[in-house]
Amino acid sequence: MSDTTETHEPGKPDQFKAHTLAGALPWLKAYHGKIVVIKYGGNAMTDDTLKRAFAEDIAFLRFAGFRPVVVHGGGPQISTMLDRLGIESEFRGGLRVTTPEAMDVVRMVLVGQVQRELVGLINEHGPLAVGLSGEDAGLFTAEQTGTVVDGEEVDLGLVGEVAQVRPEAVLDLIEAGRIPVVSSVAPDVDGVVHNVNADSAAASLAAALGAEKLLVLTDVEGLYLDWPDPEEVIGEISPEALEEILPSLASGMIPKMSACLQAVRDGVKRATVVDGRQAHAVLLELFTDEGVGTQVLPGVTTKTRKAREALT
Ligand SMILES: Nc1ncnc2c1ncn2[C@@H]1O[C@H](COP(=O)(O)OP(=O)(O)O)[C@@H](O)[C@H]1O
Ligand SMILES: CC(=O)N[C@@H](CCC(=O)OP(=O)(O)O)C(=O)O
Repeated sequence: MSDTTETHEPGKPDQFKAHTLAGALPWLKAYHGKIVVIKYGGNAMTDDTLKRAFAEDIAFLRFAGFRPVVVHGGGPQISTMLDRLGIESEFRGGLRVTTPEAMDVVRMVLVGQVQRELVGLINEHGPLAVGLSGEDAGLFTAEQTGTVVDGEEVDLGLVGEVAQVRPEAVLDLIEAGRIPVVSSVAPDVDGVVHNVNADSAAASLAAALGAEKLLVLTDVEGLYLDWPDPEEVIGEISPEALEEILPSLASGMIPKMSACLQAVRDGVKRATVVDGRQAHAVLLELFTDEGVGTQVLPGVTTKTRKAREALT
């Protein structure tokens, strides 16, 4: 790993390292052979060190016996390219209003730029990653969707939700020991390509694959109880409690938490939102029981992170 900061006495065995490795055993057992869908948000791809640490984590999971599947975003990267091309874009309810002109850019940036970069970084660790989008082998079929903002229906243009998943292509890759890296663009039944929010695509794919977990990397510590007040982050929440607070959420958290809710409702055991600005966030989340971020889990009562830490 790229950033080991702990020191130990020279000439002596590194007990800290041994302890950390041994502590991973329960998680290695629990996740062995299990599919974990990791959604990597564009806001957590800010610098090269973070992206490299992410790629290391994904390769690590694969060599540790997990079956990782990556779904990536790229919202900020799309916005930068639209700006450069002088094409206006606005977000409504956390979703980009997408004209046909903007759709070309969305597809170019997600599939041609962000996906390619992630595939390349993961493949520095072996011939593992294969990129695909919702257009490949019928993976996703989209259905056009709008949204409701302040009680009003909003037309989002070429924005879709995943109406159908044909997971065979992804399963074939997993079976072959590869790591699928999926971009969230998808054709509708007439072949018209739509822009799908990456959180939502990740949730649909996780459910169709019967994933053990959906892990969502973003640029905040988790779901804040009272955004934008950074004081309290929710540590655990049930699907029922989440559904109740969904209407009060703002911007990008709306599709993100809706996606977590959908995933758990559709059979994914748990969905967790973590701070992807922290290097090796994936390993920290999957191999420790410190409980980073916000976890959506059936049967729990809502606890803030502070309350959860006080209990452990
Ligand atoms: N209750 C909340 N808790 C945390 N973040 C929130 C909340 N409400 C709105 N947000 C905003 O949602 C953003 C995350 O969504 P988004 O920008 O779409 O991220 P990503 O690119 O990772 O998908 C946060 O950076 C924050 O600005
Ligand atoms: C419909 C819609 O909003 N699509 C997103 C797709 C990319 C995405 O979801 O990226 P993040 O995960 O980085 O936010 C967009 O155009 O920005």
